[in-house]
Amino acid sequence: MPDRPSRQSSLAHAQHPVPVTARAGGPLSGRVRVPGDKSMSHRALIFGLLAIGETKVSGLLEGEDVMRTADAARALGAIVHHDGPGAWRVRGVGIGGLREPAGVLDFGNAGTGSRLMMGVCGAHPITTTFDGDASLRKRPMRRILDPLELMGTTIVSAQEGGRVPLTLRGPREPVPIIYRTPVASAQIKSAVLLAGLAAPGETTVIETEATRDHTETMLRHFGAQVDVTKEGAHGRRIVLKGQPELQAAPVAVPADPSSAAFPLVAALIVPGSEILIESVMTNPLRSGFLTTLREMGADITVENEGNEGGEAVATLRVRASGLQGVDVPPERAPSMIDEYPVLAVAAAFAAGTTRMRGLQELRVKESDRLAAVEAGLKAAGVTCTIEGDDLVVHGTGGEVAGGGTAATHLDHRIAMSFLVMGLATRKPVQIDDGAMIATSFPGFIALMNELGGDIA
Ligand SMILES: O=C(O)C1=C[C@@H](OP(=O)(O)O)[C@@H](O)[C@H](O)C1
Ligand SMILES: C=C(OP(=O)(O)O)C(=O)O
Repeated sequence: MPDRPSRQSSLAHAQHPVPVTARAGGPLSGRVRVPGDKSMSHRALIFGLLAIGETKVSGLLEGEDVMRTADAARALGAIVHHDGPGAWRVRGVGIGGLREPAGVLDFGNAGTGSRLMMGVCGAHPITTTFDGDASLRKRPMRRILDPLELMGTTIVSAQEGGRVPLTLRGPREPVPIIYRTPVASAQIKSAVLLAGLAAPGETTVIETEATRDHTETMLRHFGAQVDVTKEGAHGRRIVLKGQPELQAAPVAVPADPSSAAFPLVAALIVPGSEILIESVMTNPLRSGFLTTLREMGADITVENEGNEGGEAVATLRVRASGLQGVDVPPERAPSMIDEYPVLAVAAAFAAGTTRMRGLQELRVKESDRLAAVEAGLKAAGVTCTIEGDDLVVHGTGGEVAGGGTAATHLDHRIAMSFLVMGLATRKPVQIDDGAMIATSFPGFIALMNELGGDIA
């Protein structure tokens, strides 16, 4: 078995964009399982690196982003084996045992992998250089460098605004801090907690809006002590006891709810569809999308509730539904942050207006997702406006013209959202480049076509 699945370089797409077209056909039907959760997959490899012993991972997402984290874990001294589909083993080095990498850590398109690893490396007395593709080079990293500097990390060099390529040098022993995250971001929270592993005493993160808690769950699973209490109306205070000895522990990664969102919306908007999406993670900090769709009148039923890898999972039965526009409150954003582009597609087919509030963070994802969604919807004949930090979609309540080409700006979620849209529009919808889909959802096109879609 090869050590890793084959993949293209992160620059390949820039030279060879792959246009893809989606066309409407008959109803969608069938039963599918989407790949493993991206957030948990990155973390499983990172905790495997930091633990003593061999961590066995099943259900790992073998997308480009996660493969970059696997490469980085190897460069930092872990032995990473690929045993078969989704099955990986990581022999870790333990906290404090990181090796200085021989070369640059290239994270490709991955915000999560790069930011979490900055937390890990920035707390160790090694010098590490981080880089990525044209999209990652535009994303803000000051939000990670600021708390790391408080903990004693030296920013040896960085691009304007603290962007990659950047080089960090960690202190001999980081200083534990109490840090209030300036924006609701699980990546900032996680970077600080991962750095706090190497610090003596307690590292505290306070967030005013609760964000996904996979780092906290995995810290406990690998043997660290973490106390979580409520903070204000929607927030949390997370206290980590530093310098634990992390012990290898098995991780079973459940199916990614952010990937499930694509077949889910497709089934809602293609008339006559009925599909089952198996064993999707239903962690409440990831379920804002289901809440919103139900408010819109989506027919989604939950079957076979269970548990995978310590997370609640359920099979979702989705039937085509007449949707209504809704107002999505800003405090819901962290629990569905990556699902807004495809929610905007659902909203285009809904009757009335959908206003999605408080989406400033979407401007700094793989692309400016507010601008990309607005442009793609307009190209397909849908009225959409950006009002301050709100995205407003005027749904047709029926037919959507389609016919345009959506510019994807190296953004996998923009690519998949507009392909989903094209399965239900009068004219086909084209995207300019499907290459980035492999960052989070390899096999997306095949899976959609297995359900009866026409994407090529
Ligand atoms: O921690 C994580 O795994 C993630 C956190 C979110 O980013 P922010 O922390 O920037 O909101 C999300 O958009 C990303 O896809 C995954
Ligand atoms: C924002 C995303 O990922 P990342 O920040 O890891 O690049 C995403 O997957 O939608």
